[in-house]
Amino acid sequence: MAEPKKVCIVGSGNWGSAIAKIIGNNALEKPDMFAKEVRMWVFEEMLAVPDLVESAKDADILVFVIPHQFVRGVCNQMKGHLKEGVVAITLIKGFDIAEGGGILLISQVIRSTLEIPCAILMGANIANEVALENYCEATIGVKSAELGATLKALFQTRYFRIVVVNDKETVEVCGALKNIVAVGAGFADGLGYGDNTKAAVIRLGLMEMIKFCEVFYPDCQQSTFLESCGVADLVTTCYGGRNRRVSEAFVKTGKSIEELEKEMLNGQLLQGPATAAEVNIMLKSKSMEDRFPLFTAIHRICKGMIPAKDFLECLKNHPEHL
Ligand SMILES: NC(=O)C1=CN([C@@H]2O[C@H](COP(=O)(O)OP(=O)(O)OC[C@H]3O[C@@H](n4cnc5c(N)ncnc54)[C@H](O)[C@@H]3O)[C@@H](O)[C@H]2O)C=CC1
Ligand SMILES: O=C(CO)COP(=O)(O)O
Repeated sequence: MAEPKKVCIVGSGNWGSAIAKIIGNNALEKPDMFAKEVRMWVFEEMLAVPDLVESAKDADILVFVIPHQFVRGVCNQMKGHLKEGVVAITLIKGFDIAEGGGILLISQVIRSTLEIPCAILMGANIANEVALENYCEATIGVKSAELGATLKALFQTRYFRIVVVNDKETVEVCGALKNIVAVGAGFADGLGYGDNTKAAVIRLGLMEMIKFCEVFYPDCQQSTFLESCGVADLVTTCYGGRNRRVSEAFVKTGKSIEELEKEMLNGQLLQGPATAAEVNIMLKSKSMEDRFPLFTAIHRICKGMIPAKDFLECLKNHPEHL
């Protein structure tokens, strides 16, 4: 029989801590499949295992759950120090910028830097609610059915239900783009427009997410948008997420996103404004800003290039209505 797999969680923030509880319990309950000691790499604290290479070197499964801006640096530190046959799964919502201005998926950065397979887990999973064990769902995107089954066993519980799909790019792109739409939902709330307007932001945002996948990932499957990683994550983030909350305050207070992130999030980090900027670099380089007016307006408002009240004009003039 195969040895139980050793798991290392790379990250210890809001989501990393909540998912560690699930992984830790599953490792204890499934000793044939997983080693009962689960390591966790903690960035700055003196708790747990502070040395990245030390925590990851024996792992068979690496669970990446850090803010997206740190992935490249973390992978570069791990390179050349991992066990043969190790696999990864990313829970990170965001993109990386390729040389020349294109978008790279975080799973691509992990795969290409570490030369290991990398699956994706995304879903409607506000960490604090998962930590309370409130029922929710998530989607694992992976091509290999065998790896999919192992990862499902690692993550699924009675209250955290998993669907495995093979359309991994769409799973990951949904997780990144919904954070931009959530910023727009926060603007609509800050401007005091009410639930109908917010529903329109969510709908137009979903249309742009689908178009983005059709243009840049032509193999995407429409059914993936109906999984937890798609419409469900979009809805929960536009109502209960940090991106929405800080963006509402941005409109109401006139303070910068960076100031509010420090004031309101106690060391946690927003992904939406940075993702909007990364997507904009690509759209601009391809002269495609006009085809994604919601994403473009959200980026410009975050950067102070246009006032937040112009968001309504963007909605009214959206090409969906022409
Ligand atoms: N919080 C949530 O509800 C959910 C978050 N996610 C995604 O999970 C990822 C991680 O998010 P959270 O756990 O919420 O993080 P967080 O917002 O709590 O991030 C702060 C963490 O970043 C770490 N950090 C700071 N500087 C660093 C560096 N230079 N290198 C490495 N780490 C550094 C800190 O140690 C801290 O723990 C993000 O992509 C997020 O979109 C996904 C689902 C739910
Ligand atoms: O991704 C999330 C829920 O699935 C969390 O969203 P926020 O980062 O906006 O809190």
